[in-house]
Amino acid sequence: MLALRLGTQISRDRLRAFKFGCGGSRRSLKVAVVGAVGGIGQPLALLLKQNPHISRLSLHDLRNTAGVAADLSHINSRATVCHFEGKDGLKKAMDKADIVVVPAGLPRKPGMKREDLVGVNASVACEVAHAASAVCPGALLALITNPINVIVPIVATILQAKGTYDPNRLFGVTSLDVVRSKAFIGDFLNVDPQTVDLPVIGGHTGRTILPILSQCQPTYKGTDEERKALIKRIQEAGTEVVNAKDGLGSATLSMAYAASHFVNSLIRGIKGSKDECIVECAYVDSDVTEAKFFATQLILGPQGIKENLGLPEMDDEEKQALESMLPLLKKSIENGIKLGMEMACQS
Ligand SMILES: NC(=O)c1ccc[n+]([C@@H]2O[C@H](COP(=O)([O-])OP(=O)(O)OC[C@H]3O[C@@H](n4cnc5c(N)ncnc54)[C@H](O)[C@@H]3O)[C@@H](O)[C@H]2O)c1
Ligand SMILES: O=C(O)C[C@H](O)C(=O)O
Repeated sequence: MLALRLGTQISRDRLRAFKFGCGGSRRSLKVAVVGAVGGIGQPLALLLKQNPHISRLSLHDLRNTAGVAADLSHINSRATVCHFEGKDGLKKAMDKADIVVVPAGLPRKPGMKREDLVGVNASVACEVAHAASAVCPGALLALITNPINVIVPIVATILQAKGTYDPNRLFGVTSLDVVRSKAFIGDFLNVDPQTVDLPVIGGHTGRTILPILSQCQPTYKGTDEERKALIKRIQEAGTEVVNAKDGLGSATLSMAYAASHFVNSLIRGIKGSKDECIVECAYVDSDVTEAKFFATQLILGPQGIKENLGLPEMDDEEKQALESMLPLLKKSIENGIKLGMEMACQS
């Protein structure tokens, strides 16, 4: 009987170790999702609800968060789910969050460019920046809202004006460009896409998305024509989805996957395991080119960016592509900074 009891005790301990991760930190983490009822928000919240490191999942949207929260709360995973609505609810949703991920705002319709969304989505960025300054200045902010190239400088400028800007904690999520590159290259090389790795640098629209195929592992082997077609497909993949959805929005499921992966990397960084080096590409405050914001590979740590790995090695064509897209990116950034300065005074 005693042996049986001891045996039961041991397996319970083992079970607990399995649940919380052997030797890992049990620090409880709060993640807020702003735009949680949307096309990206709902599948993203579903994926985050399954993340064993999240203890509190806070959902915010303009309306209808109660139903999504009730639905998710019936899943028997660790995170407790809370929900808030409207402008007043934003600060409550983000209060003391460790990570705020923002898939809020208008998506494109066929015929639109991402930059066409600035007028509407800048206000979302503004609200998030003001709320972050007030209630979670130490949070890692992961912005999905388009146009990323402009939205990130807007938020950075507002946070700077509020005196709460930490460049290591602000990210424009460009993971979908990496996810797509891996998927398309995996198909082309006929290998498991999970084994493909490459940096995708620059920004998040058209020519500013620069996949560095020369650094791809396994080696990318294609003719010049195939290589050009692949780069074009990666750069226009968002439009491919917008056109296929035919007026019903843009990428949501692949974006939720990419964002969940990115948030998990931020969490692994916060938890600060000494044995692993967490590398992700994201669009961040940068001095690696003339553009003040630029996506490169980053090493993540407890305070966000631990190290910016800078520009990867590039072949001549990639160097040329970088030179030719920089003016475009710089123009978007200037626009973002200007809008951010105008919006910084709003409350
Ligand atoms: N970074 C990327 O790679 C990437 C990929 C796909 C989509 N996006 C962008 O993500 C955004 C959302 O796309 P979607 O398909 O989920 O759109 P959607 O319309 O389905 O959902 C957006 C949600 O945001 C909410 N919202 C709007 N204003 C808000 C505010 N002020 N506060 C809180 N919530 C607000 C809406 O109510 C809605 O539920 C778009 O701007 C889209 O272009 C970015
Ligand atoms: O293309 C869009 O408008 C959405 C997103 O930026 C994407 O790359 O899918």
